[in-house]
Amino acid sequence: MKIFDIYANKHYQVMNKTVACIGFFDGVHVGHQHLIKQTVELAKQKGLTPACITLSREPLQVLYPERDIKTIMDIEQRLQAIGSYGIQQCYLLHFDQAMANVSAADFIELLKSLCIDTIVAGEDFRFGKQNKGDVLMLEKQMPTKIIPLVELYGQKISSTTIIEALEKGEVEYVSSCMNRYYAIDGFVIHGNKVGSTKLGYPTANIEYNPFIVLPRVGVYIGRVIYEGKTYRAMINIGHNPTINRRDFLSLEAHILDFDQDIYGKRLVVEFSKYLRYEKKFNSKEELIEQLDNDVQSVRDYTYEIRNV
Ligand SMILES: Cc1cc2nc3c(=O)[nH]c(=O)nc-3n(C[C@H](O)[C@H](O)[C@H](O)COP(=O)(O)O)c2cc1C
Ligand SMILES: Nc1ncnc2c1ncn2[C@@H]1O[C@H](COP(=O)(O)OP(=O)(O)OP(=O)(O)O)[C@@H](O)[C@H]1O
Repeated sequence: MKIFDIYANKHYQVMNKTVACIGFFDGVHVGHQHLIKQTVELAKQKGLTPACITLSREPLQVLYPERDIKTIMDIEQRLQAIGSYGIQQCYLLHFDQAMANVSAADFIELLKSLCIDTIVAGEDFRFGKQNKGDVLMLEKQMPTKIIPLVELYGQKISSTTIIEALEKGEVEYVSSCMNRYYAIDGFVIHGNKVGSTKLGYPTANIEYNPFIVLPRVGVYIGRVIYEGKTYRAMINIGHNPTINRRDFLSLEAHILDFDQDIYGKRLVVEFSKYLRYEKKFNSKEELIEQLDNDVQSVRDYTYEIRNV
């Protein structure tokens, strides 16, 4: 996917005509996927390039830096996912104070300068300073295809509901919303070596991006993807209260049937099912007994999403 950086108050003259969907697309959930498919389809019918217009940063992170606003994906994951559904060109609007101050009317002028044949937007899409613009305003000024919202269990699928579900540990609901397992990637860092030396369960400690949503503290059934291969895993997010309690939240995975040195390597951790809360055990032996049960739960689990 080709990426064009766009800044507020600059003039652009784009020649390549596109059909472009618009929005932030955090999580690239099933609603976004539907919108993207409609965009790709319409572009194909018209013989034009399928494109997307999105923001470089979550507006609330820029406008309220003191608030701890997290996202489902970082920008690389978001753009990679958008591209994977067939979008070939991306207008990446650099979101800063200047962009936040662009009025809805001026935002439409900016869109017009990008040589867009048709804009594709969900019916609740809003834009411009203080979110004052909506799709009714947009369609008066530009050809706009408005897409009805995709729902799950009678509720609109949205990035906000996905973040709330992750914070409650409802990773199965999140998988249904995304048609993928929720995934975090990061590099493997050194832990305290307790897992391998005292428990018989070595764990890969993952250094995660602090701006990404961590699911609720607890133990999960999941998978690890390493060098293109997928492995079953049991994952813990927590403070390790039984041995060497940590003040920060660690993310660690015991990968089943795996025996390689992966310090410093990058891997992806996927969350399939919340298993239990993290508990302070009275002894190392009790923790080991619990881990024996957890590993059995992973072996008994049927993964429903096959493709990564
Ligand atoms: C699947 C899994 C479940 C865990 N559950 C608990 C738990 O309930 N309570 C706890 O104190 N530690 C729990 N741990 C954390 C272990 O105590 C931790 O892996 C150990 O301290 C090793 O840390 P290290 O990698 O820094 O050596 C769990 C770890 C994993 C991988
Ligand atoms: N469930 C959905 N079905 C169809 N289109 C959607 C759905 N959710 C969002 N869209 C559309 O996809 C584009 C990108 O959505 P955007 O990321 O801005 O919103 P969102 O997923 O609803 O997130 P938030 O919860 O932060 O509002 C917008 O045009 C939006 O209207």
